[in-house]
Amino acid sequence: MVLEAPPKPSSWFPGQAAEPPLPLITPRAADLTSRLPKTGETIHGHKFFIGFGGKGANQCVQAARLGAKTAMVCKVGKDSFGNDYIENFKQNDISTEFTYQTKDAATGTASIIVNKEGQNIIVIVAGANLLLNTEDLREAANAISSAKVMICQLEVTPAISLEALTMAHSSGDSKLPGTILSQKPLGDVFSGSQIKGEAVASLRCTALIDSGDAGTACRFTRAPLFPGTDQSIFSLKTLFNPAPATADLDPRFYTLSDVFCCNETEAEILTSLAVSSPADAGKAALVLLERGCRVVIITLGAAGCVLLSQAEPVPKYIPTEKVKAVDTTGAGDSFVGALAFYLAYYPNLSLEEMLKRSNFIAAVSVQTAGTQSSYPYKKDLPLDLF
Ligand SMILES: Nc1ncnc2c1ncn2[C@@H]1O[C@H](COP(=O)(O)OP(=O)(O)OP(=O)(O)O)[C@@H](O)[C@H]1O
Repeated sequence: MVLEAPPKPSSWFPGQAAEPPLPLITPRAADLTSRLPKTGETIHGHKFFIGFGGKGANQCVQAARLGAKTAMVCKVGKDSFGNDYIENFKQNDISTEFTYQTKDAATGTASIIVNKEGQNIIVIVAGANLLLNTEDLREAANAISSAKVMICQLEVTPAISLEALTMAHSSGDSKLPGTILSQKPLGDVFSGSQIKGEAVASLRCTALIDSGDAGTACRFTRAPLFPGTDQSIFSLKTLFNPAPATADLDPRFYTLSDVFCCNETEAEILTSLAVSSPADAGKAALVLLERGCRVVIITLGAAGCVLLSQAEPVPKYIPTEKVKAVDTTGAGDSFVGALAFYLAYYPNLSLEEMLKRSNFIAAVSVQTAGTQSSYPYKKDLPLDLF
């Protein structure tokens, strides 16, 4: 049984999980029963919901609704929830080629009972999520290495997330230096708009290669994504959302994250610093950056977010619109999905501009009830976001 997700308890603190690890089907805040049952007791409730969720799925749905070509690598059970879950991806134009089904576990669920005070009891069964394995990733390897951006979270076995990040990261690096087809002379510098389908800030042609019928190929050098670094936009692949967070996160997650994006609670758990203002977030972001990420973003709910990058290691606060929030559940996933969309499709935008737009899209999502049901489509958003 899956009900709508409860509001976050206010008492989460460093060392504790930021929130229950969200499995594949996530419910949303709701008054479902007047009180919670005692042990052995059966009571009547007055509402029942089933909703799709899971951070990865939510993020994927948001990116897809903005127009991104997406695929979801995950595992669900060979059961009715799993079938519905796959159907939901299809409805959102998400490729399910790597959405595996297994008979060995049930689709991940969270059964949540919420009383009228918003208190809840929750039973999470991660189920099939934990069966996503190395072989599954290998099957998806081509899709991962040809993707512009891969998002990972911690709702599957952390070792599998690490493996996927390693895969994406190394496939990005293996393109450096790379070869592109072009008629450009040696030494010429390309700009992004000149190179179809590639996310290029600027590239210098360093060697010409005869590629037969395909034309002349140009070998290029790394193009710095951010001034002062050797970070190439070609290796900008991994967007890691460390949720649900644990204090003892494997240090490789930091070095494999091109963009590390977490919320305040997650930042607190990871750094043991209190985060309740943009200034606090800047300090926590610095700690995370020093662990090896290239870019750190900490989201701050209605206050927007803070950005810090190795290229510009001074925290930048990016506020958001003041809106009337109806239901903020899943706002973080809307934000991450939107950010992935901009990284993949608008790589020449500044990160600050990408974050302003992601803030805007997440702010739209909080003005409607529900999680995925509140995520806006491109057609419903202002044209200047695209
Ligand atoms: N009340 C709000 N008004 C406007 N924008 C909001 C509001 N709440 C969240 N947002 C937007 O959503 C982004 C993510 O919110 P938040 O930091 O609460 O993430 P989160 O805690 O991971 O969310 P959730 O767990 O509910 O999915 C914010 O950076 C902001 O852009």
